[in-house]
Amino acid sequence: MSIPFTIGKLIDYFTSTQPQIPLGLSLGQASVLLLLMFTAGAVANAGRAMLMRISGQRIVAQLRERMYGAALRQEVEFVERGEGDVISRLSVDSSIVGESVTQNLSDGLRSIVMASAGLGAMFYISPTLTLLMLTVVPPVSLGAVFYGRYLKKLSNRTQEALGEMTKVAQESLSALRTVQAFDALPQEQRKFDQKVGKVLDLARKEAVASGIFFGSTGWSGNVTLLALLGYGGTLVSQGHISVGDLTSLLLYTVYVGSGLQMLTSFFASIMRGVGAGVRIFELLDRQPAIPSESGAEVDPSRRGPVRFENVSFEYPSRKGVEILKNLNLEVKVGESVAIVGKSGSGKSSINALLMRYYDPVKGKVTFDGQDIREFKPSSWRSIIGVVPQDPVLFTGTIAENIAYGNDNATREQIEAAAREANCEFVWGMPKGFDTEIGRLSLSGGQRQRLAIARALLKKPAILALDEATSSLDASSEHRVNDAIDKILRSRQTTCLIVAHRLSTIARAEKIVVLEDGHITEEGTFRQLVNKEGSRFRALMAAQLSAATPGEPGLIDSARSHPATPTTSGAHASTEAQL
Ligand SMILES: Nc1ncnc2c1ncn2[C@@H]1O[C@H](COP(=O)(O)OP(=O)(O)OP(=O)(O)O)[C@@H](O)[C@H]1O
Repeated sequence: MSIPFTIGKLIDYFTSTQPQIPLGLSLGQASVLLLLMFTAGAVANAGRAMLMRISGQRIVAQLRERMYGAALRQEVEFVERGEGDVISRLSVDSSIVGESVTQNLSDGLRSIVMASAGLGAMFYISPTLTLLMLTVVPPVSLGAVFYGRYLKKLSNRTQEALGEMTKVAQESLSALRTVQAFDALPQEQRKFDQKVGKVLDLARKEAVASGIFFGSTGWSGNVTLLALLGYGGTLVSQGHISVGDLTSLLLYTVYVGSGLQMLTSFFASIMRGVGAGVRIFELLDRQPAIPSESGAEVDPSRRGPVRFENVSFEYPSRKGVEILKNLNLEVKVGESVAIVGKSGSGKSSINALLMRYYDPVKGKVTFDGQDIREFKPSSWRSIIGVVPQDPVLFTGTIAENIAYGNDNATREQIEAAAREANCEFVWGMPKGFDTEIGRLSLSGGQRQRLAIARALLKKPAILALDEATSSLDASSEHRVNDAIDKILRSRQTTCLIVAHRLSTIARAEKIVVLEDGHITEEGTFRQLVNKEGSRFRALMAAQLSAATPGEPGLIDSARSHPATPTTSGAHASTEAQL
């Protein structure tokens, strides 16, 4: 801020007949003082830029970490359906907030100082000229307010559009095999282009608004400068102010003008930051529908029956469509229950309720007589071993994948679980358990067995198995069935199995038939198969007729693998009767 003042004084010094320097300094001393001041200014400026940038990045890092934590705590529906737009909040919104609270904030503060100190200096030099210059401020400020608000609105819409664009890209890139198999590249490209087009449209609107705003403010700035020069020149010629003072004043006007312009950008960027901040805090403050932190811990050694008591359920995204209606089901300690039913009858939804990904709309699920909503979800899930329909592997070694979520597992425990789950293929790999795998680098059967090993390593009180509908080749299926068989026989584990294969169904101690949201039949395999006109028989017959003649269908695979001693008799009768 000393530069305009100094330049004015220098001009007066060199044009005056009696040159004088304030504070009685010599020209040399004044030059050294100025040089020192500039150096101090430069150091402060460098420090400001550096500190602001670093703190900005730290704020972004912290926001991202906290947001990621908040996203992981949300109920699966919110994140999986992309409602939360988590990726775009994590990447774009956090950057915007980081920038506006640091770099822009520092520029903003700097411009406030620049504009107010400049105005002070101007008043000191000539109040009349300063008041003249100030006539431009009210209309420009009003314009800035409207501009800032408009930008905030646009920024919100841009973030949403970016989120949609990311979602489209994520969905098709993660299913690239399907996209390529169906030659759907042009279709996917079109979908993405549409979303990009939306982002571009919004950016265009922003460009037009900022063009108009900055064009008009620049114009009014220049007109003011011209007016100042005209009126100021008259004052100089009348001897009211010196040439140096007019020069200082004009320079301060430029400072104040650019300060105000920076303030406008600052205001706009703060508005953009507020928009992004709202999205961030929405996620940070969001209370998950299934509260993740509250509830009682479950003793891992606790055993007890699992009961579904008058459970009615509908998905939050499809309200009004009851998937389960007044369902009652009991799985005793150590018992294995197979749930069978047509595709879409709600079998997997039962497992989802057991895992507490959702809560029932009516009724309750209990464990050992206690409503599972009373337990802390993470603690409750820790006693359940889950084998999903399509097991997910993560990038890492096989050992890391088996020990997923179980950091303390020793190599011996991992190997024992793998052995129990028939993962003998691991020993055949060049690096064994240290082989690096990705999401899709194992066959379907191998993935399922790894998932079984992962579930077994937890030594769960309850095993929730969602059998894959996709058929495996005979030997792979045999290995998977054998692994399941071992679990059913050897443990005091309560098993809830969504079963598709006759071989698995035949091994379960109890079978329940799910139809139209409730259980229509239950009993042992033998009871259901022998019951004339049973729904179970109709269901199995439909499955059998769906198996292609000549290929190892359900009955063949059930026949070719010995069942448990309790069910082998039942097998013979199934074959005879079906
Ligand atoms: N996240 C979801 N949001 C809304 N509806 C869903 C969701 N998941 C499943 N559904 C619907 O709920 C019903 C039951 O689905 P569920 O997956 O439980 O059936 P399933 O019996 O396990 O089927 P399958 O044997 O084919 O795996 C289906 O009509 C399905 O469309």
